[in-house]
Amino acid sequence: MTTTSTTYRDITAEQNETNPYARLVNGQTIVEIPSYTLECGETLYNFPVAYKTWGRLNDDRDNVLLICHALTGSSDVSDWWGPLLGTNKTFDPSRFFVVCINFLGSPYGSCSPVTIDPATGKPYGPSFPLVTVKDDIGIHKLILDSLNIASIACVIGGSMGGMIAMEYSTTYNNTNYVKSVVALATAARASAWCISWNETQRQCIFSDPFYDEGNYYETNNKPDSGLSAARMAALLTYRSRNSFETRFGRKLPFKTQTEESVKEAVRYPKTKDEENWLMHNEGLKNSGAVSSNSSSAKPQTYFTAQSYLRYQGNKFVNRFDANCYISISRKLDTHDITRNRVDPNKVTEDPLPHVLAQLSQPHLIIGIESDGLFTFGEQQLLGDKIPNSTLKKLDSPEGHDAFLLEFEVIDEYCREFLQLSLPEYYDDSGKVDVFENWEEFVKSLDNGGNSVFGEAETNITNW
Ligand SMILES: CC(=O)SCCNC(=O)CCNC(=O)[C@H](O)C(C)(C)COP(=O)(O)OP(=O)(O)OC[C@H]1O[C@@H](n2cnc3c(N)ncnc32)[C@H](O)[C@@H]1OP(=O)(O)O
Ligand SMILES: N[C@@H](CCO)C(=O)O
Repeated sequence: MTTTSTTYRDITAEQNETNPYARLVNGQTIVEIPSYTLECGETLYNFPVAYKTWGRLNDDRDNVLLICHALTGSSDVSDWWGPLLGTNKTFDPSRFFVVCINFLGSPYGSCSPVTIDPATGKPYGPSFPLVTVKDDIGIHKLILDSLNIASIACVIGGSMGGMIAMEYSTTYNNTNYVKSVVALATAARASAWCISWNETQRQCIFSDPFYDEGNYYETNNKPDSGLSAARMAALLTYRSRNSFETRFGRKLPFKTQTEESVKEAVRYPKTKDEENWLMHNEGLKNSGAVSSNSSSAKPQTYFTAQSYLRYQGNKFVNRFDANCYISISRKLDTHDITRNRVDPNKVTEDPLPHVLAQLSQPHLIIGIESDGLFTFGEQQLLGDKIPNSTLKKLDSPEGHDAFLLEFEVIDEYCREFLQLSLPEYYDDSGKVDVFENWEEFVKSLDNGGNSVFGEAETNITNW
């Protein structure tokens, strides 16, 4: 095996020290990249990139499955696509070297608004430059080269991860670097609908007085209300009207749960006006106007659907940063695989079908019938125009997030595709030296057996 790859300084410990969100991710490696010039023209210096790997590289250094995470995901595939990871699953570490790299703008370890800018000693915050999916592709290459990877067997991603996968198809079209692509519930370019939802979510954050133009790191307040409202709006685009109807209907939240958890904050009305005020402002953060779920004769105005959204909003602010959310949503808006790829003098009509029709690799496109964000029609366009592609429909009622929920069907579709398009990784040709005792080996590791990374990885590649 050739071992001439660049190695980057491991800065996991120091980044975990300064970035509390990076600490949330189990067992990833964070390295320092000396410099990279972004699509916007700015250069990042001495910045972190986080990634996680499972399995080992084969002698040809090409048994790589590159997994691309979605908007609020991290490098830890086991955390959000866990059931697809394991022996005889799609992401089979006994056969493949599985890699997931945290993208720029995410708080979970790679360079983002929460990263300390070496030039100022403070987090980049709102001065973090615009990053794009094309930048992620460039950064990925540095990491993949440092891992001594010669080429990628398959790039797989859903939603924003699918956008990265589609950018891979285009960047490495007609090369041997990317052999196949799986894109789920995604788009070759951000639609007006997606951009508009992102705008709505950014405006939620902007309207929080604690946002303070993004300069909130040195205060004791974060724009939690705004970020929470943004997540609630986003969640509605990730699920479907019918899934909410089935799950919540007009059900009421548990009386005791509501009253006990907010007992301290509840204001009990003394006058009719105050009672009306309380009902009007119910749910307004920091006002004491919370649902008392009283036995009043007035009609109920607080439902389980609301408590679900509020719960999700609160949960989200504990694991995400508002400036990162803005940065990532702007990156999503810029996504367009046709950008700088079509000569407007030659292609005067919509360039997208033209670019898709040029793609050479086998593609599996998985669309979700009930997805209102990345519609099934958008997936059909990919399936129709990409010459060597298979389109599969996921009949889930869950909406867009079905790509994170319907593990069994996704696993089945992906495995079938990989076995058909990459048979040499499954037959006896010797391409892959199957790591028979993978599960046993992982269990024997000190880290609890979830994954293999850092020092343990050295053991595996030398196995
Ligand atoms: C460190 C990291 O990397 S974190 C990143 C991990 N996540 C990702 O990467 C992908 C993003 N994840 C997601 O988008 C989502 O988590 C999904 C789609 C995978 C699953 O969504 P979930 O929120 O887990 O599922 P679901 O919608 O069923 O909500 C369940 C939660 O809502 C709560 N809940 C359900 N109904 C109600 C209600 N009526 N009122 C209040 N709470 C409710 C449940 O108690 C449960 O709480 P819990 O999460 O504390 O266990
Ligand atoms: N639930 C997903 C949706 C975006 O694709 C996430 O939060 O990343």
